[in-house]
Amino acid sequence: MSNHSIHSGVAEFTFANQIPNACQIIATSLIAIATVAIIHCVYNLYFHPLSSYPGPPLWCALRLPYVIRAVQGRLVYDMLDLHKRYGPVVRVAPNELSLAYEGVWDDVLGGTYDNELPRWKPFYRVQPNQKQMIFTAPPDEHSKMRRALSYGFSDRGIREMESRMGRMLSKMLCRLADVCDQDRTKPTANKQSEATSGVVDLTKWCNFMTFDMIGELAFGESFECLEKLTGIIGLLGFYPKFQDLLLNVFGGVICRRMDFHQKHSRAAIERRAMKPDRKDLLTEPLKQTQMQAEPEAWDDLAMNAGVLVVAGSETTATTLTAVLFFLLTNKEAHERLVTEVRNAFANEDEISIASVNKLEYLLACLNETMRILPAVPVGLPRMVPKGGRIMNGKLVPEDTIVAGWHWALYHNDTFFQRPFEFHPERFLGEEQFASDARDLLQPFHIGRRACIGRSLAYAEMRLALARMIFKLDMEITDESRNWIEQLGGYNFWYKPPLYVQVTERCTGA
Ligand code: HEM
Repeated sequence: MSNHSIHSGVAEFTFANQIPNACQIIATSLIAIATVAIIHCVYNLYFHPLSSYPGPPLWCALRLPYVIRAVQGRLVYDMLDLHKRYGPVVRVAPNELSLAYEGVWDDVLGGTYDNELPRWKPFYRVQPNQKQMIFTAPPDEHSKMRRALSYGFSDRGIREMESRMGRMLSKMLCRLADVCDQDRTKPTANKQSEATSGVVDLTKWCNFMTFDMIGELAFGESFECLEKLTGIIGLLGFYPKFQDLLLNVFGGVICRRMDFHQKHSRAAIERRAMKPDRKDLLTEPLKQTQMQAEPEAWDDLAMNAGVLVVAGSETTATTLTAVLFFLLTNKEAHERLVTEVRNAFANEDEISIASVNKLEYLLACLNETMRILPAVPVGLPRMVPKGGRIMNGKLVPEDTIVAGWHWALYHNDTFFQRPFEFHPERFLGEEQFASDARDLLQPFHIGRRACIGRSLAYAEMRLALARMIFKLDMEITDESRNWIEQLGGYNFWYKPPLYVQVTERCTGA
């Protein structure tokens, strides 16, 4: 070996020693990440402005446990356990508090536009560069949007849509009857001989019905299974950079669907504009849009029509499916409702928005259902503005996310007696439920941004339930008796099929 090669060999050897190999780079990076993570956790636990609030240490240190449980559909249930363990105000993530005390809704949802706690926008976002919609609109635009929509949702507006709602219900009940007809071979044990019976999935039927109904009243297009997916995207708002990345890189499918939805809504709205005499939820907003010259106003209208379709179909479908489940698994309540409805009407045509108002027990069943299974089970997040806000007697620092979690509040035995049981009587003044904190039950929220569809939802659900109870005999199948245990608590519920044997009654009408 020459001198030169020995020399260069030594030089190479020394140089190779100086360059860290891949393992060293990875190890150093991991140590750096771990160090930053530990510092971050120590900060969150001991120095963060929320460090004096109680909560499970891992959740206070990192957002991850919260996200994992939310993706699993279990966070809704965890909130109850956390409040039982840690009290009325719990730190459930480094920058988030869950609130559970009487007066929570005034603290979170009360106030005027000037001092409201704004909605925490990343939660409501499903598209990058999403257009303005009612849920995320700033105060001035929000009040304009509500004013435009308010006539359609008023008592008078709803009455003007009643015949159309009635037709949709008739269509659904006829289709259900058709299914029964196709299944004549399965007679039930205790029904009249002329009656026909069939097993149907009421989860699906209630979704069809409410979707068709709102499509008729506001015409949008289906988001189908997107509720679950968009819920997860909303959660990623806790990791804004990652949410952007995901929405931009992988959000194509969602965006294509949303664009498709938007284009069809837009086309449907233009068709709708050709019928100026039609009375529905869009009558007033259309008039206002036509007065504006900007073409974007039509896109905004299409966007909000789409919002109505999602907000107005999934919620009522959940409540209707759930009330049927609770009734069919509570014999006494079912019999009491059947008696009330069938004694009140001689034939189906008598069932109207005005006449269902007399059915007290039916209303109590719906309210009790919205307590046990609020259509929106999660806590809808608000952001504490500059200067902080006093909540439950203590100043909550600015930039904290706060929320009251519906399911957890309504299952807390501090507020409701026998909270896991279905007792419509609690809404009819029964003594044993006198101590219930009834004001806490706000499934539609309160305040300026509360649900605009509340009266419409009640009208639709009361009509649908009364007509189903009047026209159909129903019996739950054994495989669906544990339906409630299979639910997943996302922003809306993931609902498994509810198989029910349905028999059309022979009313002679
Ligand atoms: C059982 C039925 C329903 C329940 C439990 C329900 C619940 C809610 C809740 C909790 C909010 C507030 C959301 C938030 O603050 O982030 C809301 C808002 C809203 N809901 Fe409903 N909803 C129901 C039915 C409907 C129906 C039938 C429609 C329309 C057809 C509708 C349209 C809306 C709209 C447009 C908003 C936004 C209001 C605003 O920002 O001013 N909802 N709903």
